[in-house]
Amino acid sequence: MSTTLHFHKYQGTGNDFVMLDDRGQTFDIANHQLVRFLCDRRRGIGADGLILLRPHAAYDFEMVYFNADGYVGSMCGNGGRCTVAFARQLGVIETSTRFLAADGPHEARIDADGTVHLRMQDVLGQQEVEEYGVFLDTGSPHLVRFQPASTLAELNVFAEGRAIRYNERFREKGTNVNFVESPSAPDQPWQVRTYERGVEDETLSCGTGVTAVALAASKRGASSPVHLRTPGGDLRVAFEARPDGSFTHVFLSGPATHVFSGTVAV
Ligand SMILES: N[C@@H](CCC[C@H](N)C(=O)O)C(=O)O
Repeated sequence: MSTTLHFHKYQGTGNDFVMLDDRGQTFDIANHQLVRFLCDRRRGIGADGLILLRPHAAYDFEMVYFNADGYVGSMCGNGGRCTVAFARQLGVIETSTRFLAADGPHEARIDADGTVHLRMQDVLGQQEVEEYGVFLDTGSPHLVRFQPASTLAELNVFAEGRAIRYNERFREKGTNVNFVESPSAPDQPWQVRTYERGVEDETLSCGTGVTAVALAASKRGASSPVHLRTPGGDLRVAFEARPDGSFTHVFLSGPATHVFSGTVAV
């Protein structure tokens, strides 16, 4: 028997999500086929991921993130910012919050202009990964590769990213792959394009990805806050570096936009 599902579509610098108000906890998180359908850009609503907003006894809400492949994912930075904006739209919060996500608790606030500042988990220092680049876990696993000047725009991110994501070193758990071009001048941003695990394609932006890039770039002269430009828009990452090479007070900041709401037959 078919029924209808009320949904809300959000995007954060082009990384887009189907948001469901699941405070009734009725959504079957094991229904991978339904999540894949809802994220399908031709047969369903279309999104890089799906996010449930659920109640939690100790936090304002819990965010449950699914990749477009239908499976529960790790932390989603842009999705976290969109969930904060969604919680405000629902009246669950006002302008600040503490919520639970896959990698633990997060705090966030929303400015009057709609910018969402999301505190990420502390990040351990980067690990050099031989010829591939540097690896950091910012709530999701990220490989960061710095590219030669003026090469990022023409790079085949899908082919290059997929080859790394499925190679011997990363195949088992997968990784997101971020390709970076350093600023052409001091007042210019760091440019980033990302192949995203679980979407298995290039996305217009990846929040945990630009966070990894900013922290890796701090070893190449970038200072907090780092201005990053993705094909989907600009983000900023602020942080404090610790003497042991780890990072704290990591904040991902940028827009989070409600695009439309609707109902879908499921
Ligand atoms: N786009 C997200 C990343 C979500 C997790 C990623 N797909 C993975 O599985 O690692 C973000 O904004 O962080």
